[in-house]
Amino acid sequence: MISLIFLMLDVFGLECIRGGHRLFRDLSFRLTDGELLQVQGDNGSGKTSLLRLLCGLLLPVAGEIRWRGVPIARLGVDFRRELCLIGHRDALKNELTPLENVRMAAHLAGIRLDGAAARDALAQLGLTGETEEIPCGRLSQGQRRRVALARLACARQPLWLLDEPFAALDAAATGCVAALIGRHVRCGGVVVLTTHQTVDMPVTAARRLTLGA
Ligand SMILES: Nc1ncnc2c1ncn2[C@@H]1O[C@H](COP(=O)(O)OP(=O)(O)OP(=O)(O)O)[C@@H](O)[C@H]1O
Repeated sequence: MISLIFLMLDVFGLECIRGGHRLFRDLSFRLTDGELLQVQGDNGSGKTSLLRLLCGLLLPVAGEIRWRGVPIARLGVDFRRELCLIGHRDALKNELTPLENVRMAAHLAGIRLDGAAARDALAQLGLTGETEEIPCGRLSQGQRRRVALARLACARQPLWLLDEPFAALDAAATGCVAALIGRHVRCGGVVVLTTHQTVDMPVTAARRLTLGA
């Protein structure tokens, strides 16, 4: 269960310019505990750029992002500790197995995860049996995506930023990921995700933002 003390992501007057093009300006929203924001838009409309701004990997041309009322630039590592980012690349070590990748990702996030808990996380994404022991470089794209997303099954961070979490997943895995996201939101977490797909999210407080509209 997440500590619910004052979870709030505030975005004020955000402007983003990349490659000489303005992607958006005057973008403002607030998310509090138990809320999910689904970001949509055409290819190139700025969805990934927005997530990179939200996690502090990109700096805005104008505007500010606050977490728990404090600018994320000032929070630094204290903000990153509360953040689970899954980018559209899987960030897996090809030579390591799914089990090893899940345990390594947990370790980097400061979470102690034994073998049984890592197996359980993979099982929640439908990865069981010998697949757990095959180096990730030999898995299919969808299987790799499942391994990357298994991090969500053991994540303790309250804020999840997910770039195209459903890309490359089949219907069963899409359902598993939607269920994990739904559980996190119901437990009071905050989620921002980008997607091109229409996925039924088991969440009552889901909001949508369309970039480039
Ligand atoms: N490193 C970069 N340098 C310059 N411009 C960039 C860079 N990365 C992205 N862009 C530009 O920013 C714009 C938005 O890219 P972004 O990846 O945020 O879009 P997106 O909405 O996530 O697209 P997609 O749906 O294709 O994933 C694009 O026009 C892209 O060319």
